[in-house]
Amino acid sequence: MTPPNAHESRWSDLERPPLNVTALRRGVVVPGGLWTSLDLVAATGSTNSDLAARAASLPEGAVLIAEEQTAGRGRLDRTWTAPARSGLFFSVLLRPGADVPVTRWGWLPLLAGVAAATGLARAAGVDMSLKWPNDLLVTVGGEERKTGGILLERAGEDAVVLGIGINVSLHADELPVPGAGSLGLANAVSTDRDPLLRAVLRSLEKWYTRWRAAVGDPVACGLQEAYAADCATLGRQVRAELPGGTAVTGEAVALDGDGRLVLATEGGDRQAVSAGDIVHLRPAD
Ligand SMILES: Nc1ncnc2c1ncn2[C@@H]1O[C@H](COP(=O)(O)OP(=O)(O)OP(=O)(O)O)[C@@H](O)[C@H]1O
Ligand SMILES: O=C(O)CCCC[C@@H]1SC[C@@H]2NC(=O)N[C@@H]21
Repeated sequence: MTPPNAHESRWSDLERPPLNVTALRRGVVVPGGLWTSLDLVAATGSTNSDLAARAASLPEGAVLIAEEQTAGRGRLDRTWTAPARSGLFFSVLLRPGADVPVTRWGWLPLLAGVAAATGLARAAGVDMSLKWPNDLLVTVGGEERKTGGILLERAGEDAVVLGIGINVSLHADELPVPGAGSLGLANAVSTDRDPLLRAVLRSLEKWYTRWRAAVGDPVACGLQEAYAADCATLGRQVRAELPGGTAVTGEAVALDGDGRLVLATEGGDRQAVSAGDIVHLRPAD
């Protein structure tokens, strides 16, 4: 299809149908379930910002989805590009504090990664791997490509907003950053976003409920094992760049009880780095 002008996507609206909010609600907001409300907006700056602003008046389990984000954010206020109908861009409000000590909340982005990877593997037939702490990767032509990201933010004392962005139908000629990927580019069996979103939300509910019941213990609920099984970072030599220009280099050998990445350094000691401290995590030269 020829784009009407160079700035417009080569995809037509037909190829990118809108999400069906009524069907999504019916499939996801069920009595006794985690998801208490589900809203869809055509466009907004950032679903994380919107949900955080309304957190005080919302119950746990509120879901906000946007067809397009004009000021989507990643970690450290980096830009997350979210063109209309090209992916799944949504945030959920969680209040883990009643059951889970705050030191364990660092597992939430990792939990979301496992949930997204397992949900999408089932619904899209795409193998996803996880780059610690918050990236979702697919393999395209033998190359690992970032296809999703997760952003966890505090929203007051007891609430967090967990935001997930997944590129579904971004085409090779419209990638937001060089080397980005999408489910379509990874030969997904389907890029129909309704079932994909349902699968991710159901998987997220399952993992979050398990984790809470285990008082946030990642071993007891099987999360640590599931994360390690999908994690592309463990077993590799990495360089963790920290604020102030310092860095730790070593083999990524484990995750600790708080979701920190443990590096075995060349000097022979072990050092844990937390997601909040990482400026970049890159392959070591
Ligand atoms: N739709 C998108 N798909 C893939 N990547 C994107 C998209 N939008 C933005 N990005 C990239 O994601 C980055 C934000 O993610 P994050 O803060 O996790 O950094 P990162 O580059 O993934 O981290 P690292 O340097 O540790 O690999 C942005 O700076 C941009 O490079
Ligand atoms: O890669 C990252 O650093 C995280 C990207 C997170 C993107 C999602 S899209 C929905 C939610 N709203 C945002 O502004 N960010 C998250």
